[in-house]
This record gives sequence, C-alpha cells and structure tokens, in this order.
Amino acid sequence: MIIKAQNILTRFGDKIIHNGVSFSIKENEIFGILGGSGSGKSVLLKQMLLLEHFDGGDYEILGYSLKNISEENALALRLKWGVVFQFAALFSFFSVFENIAIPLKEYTKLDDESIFELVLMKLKMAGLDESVLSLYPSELSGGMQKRVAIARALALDSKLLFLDEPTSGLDPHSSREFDHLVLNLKSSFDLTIILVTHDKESMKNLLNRFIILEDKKVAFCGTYDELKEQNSRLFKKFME
Ligand SMILES: Nc1ncnc2c1ncn2[C@@H]1O[C@H](COP(=O)(O)OP(=O)(O)OP(=O)(O)O)[C@@H](O)[C@H]1O
Repeated sequence: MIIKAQNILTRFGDKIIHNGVSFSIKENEIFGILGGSGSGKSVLLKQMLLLEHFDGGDYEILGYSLKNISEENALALRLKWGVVFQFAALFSFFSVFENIAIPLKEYTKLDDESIFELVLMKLKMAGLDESVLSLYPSELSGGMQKRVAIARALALDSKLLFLDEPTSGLDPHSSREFDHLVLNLKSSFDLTIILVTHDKESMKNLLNRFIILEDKKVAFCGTYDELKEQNSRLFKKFME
C-alpha cells in the first residue's frame, strides 16, 4: 500500500467532519475521493498533503507516518509527490517554461541546459510542445493551463500525483482529453494518482477504485462495477 488512512478523526471547532475514516491506496492505481458537497473530500486531500490538521488516527504515506512527522521527513515527502489544485494555480507573471522550471531550480542543482531538457520532456509528457514555452498562462486555454500544471507537478519525477477537481472549468471535450492524459500518465510512468472529482464521466473513465464519503465515514470503497452491484442508492446518487 502506498497510502493508508486509519481511523481519521477531523474536527473544526465543535463540528466533526470525519469520524473514523479508513482506506488504502495501492501502487499504480487511480483512486477517487467522492462524496457530496461538504462531505470532507478536500480536507482529506489536504491532510494527505500535510496542509491540514487531523485530530485522531493516522496516515501512512510512502512509509512515513504523518502524525508528528518531523520537518525533515515532511520535506522529503513533499519532494515525492506532485499536486494540481482546482484552478491550475500557475504563476501568472511567469512563462510556461519558468512555471515548470521552478521546482527544478528550487530543489535540484541541475545546470540550465539540463533544466531546459527536463522542462521540455515534462511538457511533452503532458501533451504540449515547445511552441508554448515562452507563453504566459493568460495566453493558454483552460485545458492547456491544466497540462502545464501537470508538467510542473511531475517535474521532480514524482510517483504520486494528487489532483483536486482537475476537470472543473473545462468544457466536456477538454475534460475527456484530460481524462486521456491522466490514463496515459498512469500507464506510461507508473504513477499512482489520487483524485477528488465531481465529474461523473471522469469517475467512470478513470477511477480504478474509489471511496464515497457520507455521514463523516467511508460509505463505500471499491470499483464502479462493485458499487453498481452492491449499492444502488449510492450508485444512483453519484454515478447517474
Ligand atoms: N479551515 C476550515 N475551518 C473550518 N471549517 C472548515 C475548514 N476547512 C473545511 N471546513 C469545513 O469542512 C467541511 C468539509 O469541507 P471540504 O472542503 O472538505 O468539503 P468537500 O467535500 O471538498 O466539498 P465540495 O465538494 O463542496 O468542495 C465543510 O463543512 C467545510 O466548511
């Protein structure tokens, strides 16, 4: 297991968000976190990324326990994953090249030529070519911005990729193109991908397994076909 969540309890003030949430994510799967609005999907994602507290239980990610993790281990872990947040979150005042090069400049001692080669390689992995290198984010379509964000997230050879609502804001055609990209990345680069999504097509096309959060707990964990067979109420609610 690459990620294990055990009995997670989350509170904000008096309000309980998760009460005993447990799940495991296997290597090289696309794993979905589903649930209604406010069910705690984003909070769960942020907890795994060390961006949000939890009040009980523990996560184990790539062998590190997140409870009481040291600064040093937290940094080591941050270098092992890539993240794409909902609105691509590119630096608007940097070019595409600069956006993708940032983690390479910050965390490696590579020379300029190697950085250029790597940026180009990551851009191609994400389905773009050198013609966009000198453009600024505002000059790109929404779908292209997401691709640049993916290229940046994978700059450091991450094996874990977290995506928060990656198709939100995209038209249906670009959303399906994005699904293809995610599938390609998974199979070509042995990535494990964790995805929060509302997009029913993406759920059907992409997810190997998923959890559904409901009433502060995991109401379902398994595959699309298993949900269809085992729980028609949740299937209707989330997949139809
Ligand atoms: N920092 C915070 N302080 C207080 N409450 C918070 C905080 N972050 C999230 N919450 C609350 O936790 C609950 C779960 O939020 P979360 O953003 O995880 O929901 P979600 O399942 O991702 O919903 P959506 O699909 O609408 O984005 C919400 O009720 C939200 O108001």
